[in-house]
Amino acid sequence: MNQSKEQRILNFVLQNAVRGDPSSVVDTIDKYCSEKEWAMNVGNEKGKILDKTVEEVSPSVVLELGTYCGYSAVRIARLLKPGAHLLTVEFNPKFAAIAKQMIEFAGVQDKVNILEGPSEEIIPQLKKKHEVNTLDFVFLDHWKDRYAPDTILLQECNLLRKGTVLLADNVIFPGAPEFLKYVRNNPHFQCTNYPSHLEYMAVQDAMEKAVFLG
Ligand SMILES: COCc1ccccc1-c1cc(O)c2[nH]cnc(=O)c2c1
Ligand SMILES: [Mg+2]
Repeated sequence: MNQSKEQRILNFVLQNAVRGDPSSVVDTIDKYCSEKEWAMNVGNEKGKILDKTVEEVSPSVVLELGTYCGYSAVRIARLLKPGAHLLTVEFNPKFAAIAKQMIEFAGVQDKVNILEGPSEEIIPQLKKKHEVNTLDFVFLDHWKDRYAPDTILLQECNLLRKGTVLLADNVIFPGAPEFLKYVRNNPHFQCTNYPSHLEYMAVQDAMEKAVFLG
């Protein structure tokens, strides 16, 4: 049975990265996906914007929507302070299985909890089932049509507090127009746009930061 692209990415990491070294895992995925097979990791250019935002916030509790192969989960986890943790939501069980192995190889498994299922089902479970009070940082990188409804759901579930930072990938390509419309004309959010490029491509993309004002 021939392998999936995601399995090939994982195999390349297992063969070429340094076990327990999250930065080497991130760099090795970028090497494979820029030289061999494109894949929808946030990549290094937008990844540096993600890094800077995580460092500014210095979050204790992070939610990621869209794990895929675990690239940004490893990227975020490598920057977390002791005791901080990341909850990452993935609805595709094959992707979740790859990400689990990627996260373990990187050695950040104690900081990361992969939650399998659709975001609209997981988000309402965060407080009671996953002992979350409020979120300090949310990285939206799942399906563009879910960005706006999930942002509304996070508010309805009282998971945002004054100063919670949302950072959304792909607001230009593939694009998340509904999300931009929702947060930009909203007195409860302070927005900043970060122009960049689609991972591994010379195509315009951007990230949007939306700080919840309470
Ligand atoms: C499956 O489409 C892949 C694709 C194809 C062409 C252009 C962009 C994308 C793309 C890029 C991303 O960073 C993404 N991040 C999260 N969820 C996505 O669906 C996603 C899609
Ligand atoms: Mg993306």
